Amino acid sequence: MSRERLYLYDTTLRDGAQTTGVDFSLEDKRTIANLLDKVGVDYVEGGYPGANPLDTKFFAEKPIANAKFAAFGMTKRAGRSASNDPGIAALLDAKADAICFVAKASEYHVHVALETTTEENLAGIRESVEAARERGREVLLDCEHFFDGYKANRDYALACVKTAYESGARWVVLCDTNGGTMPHEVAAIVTDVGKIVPGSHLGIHAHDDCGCAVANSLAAIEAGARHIQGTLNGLGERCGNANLVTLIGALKLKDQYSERFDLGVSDEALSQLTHMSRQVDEVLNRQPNRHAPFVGASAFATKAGIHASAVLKDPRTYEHVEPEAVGNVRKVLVSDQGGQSNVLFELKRLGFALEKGDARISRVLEEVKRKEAEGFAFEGADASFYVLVKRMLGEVPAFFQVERFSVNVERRYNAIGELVMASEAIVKVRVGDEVLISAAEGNGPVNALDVALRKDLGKYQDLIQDLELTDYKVRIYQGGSDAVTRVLIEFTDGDGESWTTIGVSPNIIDASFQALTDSIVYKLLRSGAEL
Ligand SMILES: CC(=O)SCCNC(=O)CCNC(=O)[C@H](O)C(C)(C)COP(=O)(O)OP(=O)(O)OC[C@H]1O[C@@H](n2cnc3c(N)ncnc32)[C@H](O)[C@@H]1OP(=O)(O)O
Ligand SMILES: CC(=O)C(=O)O
Repeated sequence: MSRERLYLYDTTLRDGAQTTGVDFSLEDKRTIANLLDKVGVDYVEGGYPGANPLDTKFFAEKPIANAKFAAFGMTKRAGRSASNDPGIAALLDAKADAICFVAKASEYHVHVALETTTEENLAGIRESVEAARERGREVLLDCEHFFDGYKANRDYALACVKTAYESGARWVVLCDTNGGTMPHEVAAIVTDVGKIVPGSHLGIHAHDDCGCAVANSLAAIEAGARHIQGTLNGLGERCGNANLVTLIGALKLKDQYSERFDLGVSDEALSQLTHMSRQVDEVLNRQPNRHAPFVGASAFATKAGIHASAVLKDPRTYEHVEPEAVGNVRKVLVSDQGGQSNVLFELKRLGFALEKGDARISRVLEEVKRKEAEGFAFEGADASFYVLVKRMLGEVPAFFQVERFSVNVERRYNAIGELVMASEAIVKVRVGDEVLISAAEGNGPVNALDVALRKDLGKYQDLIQDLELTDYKVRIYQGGSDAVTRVLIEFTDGDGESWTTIGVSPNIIDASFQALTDSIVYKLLRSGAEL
């Protein structure tokens, strides 16, 4: 059976730039455009030339090799010609292969937002599309508020679509701008539009205000649309746009789509999907969404004991696709929700040679449940779990013993009235027969303690020299009757390995101390250090 082509249009660098808290630099835009180009989307919308200097600059030259580079902007303003509209001039000057115009497709918006007539709006669509076509650009027309406009005045919404198509737009894109349309409505309306514009020229642009953007995009495809607009990780105005990462996963891996449609995304690129999604978060300095479909850290994580038991027998029992297909990994978490199967999976992953039925597995499980009742949470602290198991197996040498530590925090005004904050720590540690005392200052008490602790560990110093504390999280945990502080600390080393440890105590410094020492012990164990 021959397959039809579906075209992906990414608007991360334009609608994604409208996300609260997102502010791309030129370099960020270049990086993301290249990620998209590698993945194989068909169009990369770079921004809105003319709207701000950065976007105008980004369109000074084409930054990508394969995908079409699209410039976004509004149709000509009411009361002037396209040739006399600076906005249109900026779009035509942009080094873009395609121009995507946004035009109102709702009578209400024409009257209220544009304060013009329906005829003038249709003329704006026609003249803008023709002007860009005359300059040799491929033209797309985003019909803003199309679905709401259609429900209020079908004839006018369709007149906008028809005008765009007949003026030469390659794609007429139906936008659910306010994100309030339901999938069954999208299906019915796109089917109706298909009677005047063939699906091979119809696109969908869905917002996620009802959590339906991906479902609405799929409904539009079912109804005939062959062009899908969306963003990486679902960035976008308000609640975001249709998440292209999710759509790529579904379209490539679900038979009902992959058997009928081709995408520009290869299987090889699909296997980089997780990496790409996280790189975008890295560029934006955002925490990746653990629960994102396909690519989230929890997308293939099993916590419940009953599930883990089945996953160990056959992962398909609780996985709808294989994690490797999208470059993700399977995880079985150890926690108070788990059974022996969770522990066994994690022990194997960490390199312990324990087999099912070994009594030590149930002892580890009991200890995990006891400690979790105190406030520990091992699912996010695999290095502490490793150290715990090693201790229970009697495989942790007494590398060092902290005999005493003290931390001092001072807040005062100096002689010229400036506020001075100072933190100092002193640590007395025994390494074999040697007693070492180290003092350090830090930008806070935990930093001072960390520096003092790692300043001199005698014969182990070389092995911990390359440690770097990269993340510190603290949370108050309301256990039984008392609140305790839970601290999670992430370290990395010179080999690029990173790990997380946990400490729990009513005292934040003591909780931090536990997590810090677990990290050092973990590093020494992994380095094969001996007494
Ligand atoms: C649904 C979407 O996401 S559409 C994308 C929206 N994206 C953005 O707005 C981001 C970039 N925008 C901007 O930087 C600015 O809005 C600019 C540079 C485009 C325009 O700035 P300004 O000239 O100061 O206008 P302002 O933003 O206040 O208002 C928009 C104007 O465009 C008009 N307009 C809006 N949409 C359209 C359209 N599709 N076609 C023609 N005119 C339009 C409005 O009626 C309004 O006109 P008015 O000033 O006569 O009332
Ligand atoms: C064009 C666009 O971003 C919208 O209508 O939502």
